Amino acid sequence: MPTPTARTLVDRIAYFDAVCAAGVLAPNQLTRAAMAPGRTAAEFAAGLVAAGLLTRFQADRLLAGRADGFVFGPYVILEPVGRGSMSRVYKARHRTMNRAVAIKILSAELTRTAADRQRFQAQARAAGRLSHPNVVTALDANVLADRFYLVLEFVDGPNLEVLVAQRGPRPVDEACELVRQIAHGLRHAHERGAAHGHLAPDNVLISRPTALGPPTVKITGFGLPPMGTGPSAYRAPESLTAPHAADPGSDLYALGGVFYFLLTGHAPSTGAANASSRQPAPVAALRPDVPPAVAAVVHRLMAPHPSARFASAAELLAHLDAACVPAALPVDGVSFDLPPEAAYAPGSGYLTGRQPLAPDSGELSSDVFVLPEVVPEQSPWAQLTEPTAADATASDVSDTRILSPYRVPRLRPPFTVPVWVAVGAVLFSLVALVAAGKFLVK
Ligand SMILES: Nc1ncnc2c1ncn2[C@@H]1O[C@H](COP(=O)(O)OP(=O)(O)OP(=O)(O)O)[C@@H](O)[C@H]1O
Repeated sequence: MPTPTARTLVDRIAYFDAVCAAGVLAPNQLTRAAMAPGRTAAEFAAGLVAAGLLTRFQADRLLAGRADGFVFGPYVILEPVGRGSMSRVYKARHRTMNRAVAIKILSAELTRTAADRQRFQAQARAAGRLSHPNVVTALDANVLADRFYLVLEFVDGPNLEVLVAQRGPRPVDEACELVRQIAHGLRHAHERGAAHGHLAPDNVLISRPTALGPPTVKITGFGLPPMGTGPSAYRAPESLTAPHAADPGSDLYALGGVFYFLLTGHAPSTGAANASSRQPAPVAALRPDVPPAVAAVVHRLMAPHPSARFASAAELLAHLDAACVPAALPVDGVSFDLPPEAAYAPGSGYLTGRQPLAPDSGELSSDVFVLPEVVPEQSPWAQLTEPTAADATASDVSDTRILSPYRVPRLRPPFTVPVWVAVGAVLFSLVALVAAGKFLVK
């Protein structure tokens, strides 16, 4: 099927062709899609979004005449959810497992040399050893169409940068709880030999509250080598001279910066030309109501010399527990919905708050979207049908049909009710016959 080339599709039939070519829908969904209302392409697209067959991102991209870039190996790309300095992150769905994941596709710059690729592999393996509620789980790391990527647990809440942008600096006890959970995640990672290397508010996410529990902090970004893309307010002085180094001490410095940001609403700007004297303005100068014990924790974390910081995340946790009472994490008023797609436009800096990428870095510009490994029609996945509503309910882990397809037959008593009725009838007939015989003899 030819891929449409028109810039904007106006005709319903051309749009449907593009949907088929994109590989976003399974055959049974295409049948449903064909029956959706709408005369023009735009009306038809709106109908498919309303029916839950396409995401807004998919519908708009198809309207723009793009039928490529929707399939990434076994995943269907649903929508972009963020961009880091060296990656783009998409929400995607595994076609067979029907599980939402985050796919982080790395800039080719990160994996140009053999040494880069080895570093990526080592970091990805270190991330694969982590399993903690406060760390985003890494599910896969691989390469497809020459692009390295990580598949991660999808976290459907805002990062700390968005949280503060939406609701301002956090109450002290809430900031303490956020930092406490990050420290737990870091402790787990450091004890397993993994350091983060580029911790900042935009790679700390908050999961949406569920019936099972309150929102949880999740650190994302493990598994990527530190970028070395210039000084950052959260980067420890010692890591400025060794941009690819990641160690627990510099993670603690970065956590101090995150704490500072949560309390003041500002990144800890040092303004110092000399990297070794990086010391931000005191927290109390910006936020006088922060208790001195809490401010002391922030400043000790951000001590320019690593030896003056806490020795470990465990030591930090002990001081934090003494300095502040943790509070419930925010639920009210925080939007867990993703910002509009426009927010991801190049140069918006919306999610990362960072300088947009230089135009010549090319790789991550809005127009570069990962091409599928295989043409969708040739994909073996195209043979599969999409999960139905019944599958969705069956995915409940308490449903033992999934875990044990062969049920042990229930043991039943040898005589069931119909058997007893039959036996009774036979006995009754016998008695009746005997009685009748006696009567006849008489
Ligand atoms: N697992 C995830 N689930 C949902 N969203 C995510 C996930 N991981 C990352 N994101 C989103 O993508 C954005 C960029 O991710 P991340 O900060 O990890 O990228 P990065 O390339 O490591 O960036 P940097 O080095 O600039 O920190 C995050 O701010 C977040 O909004």
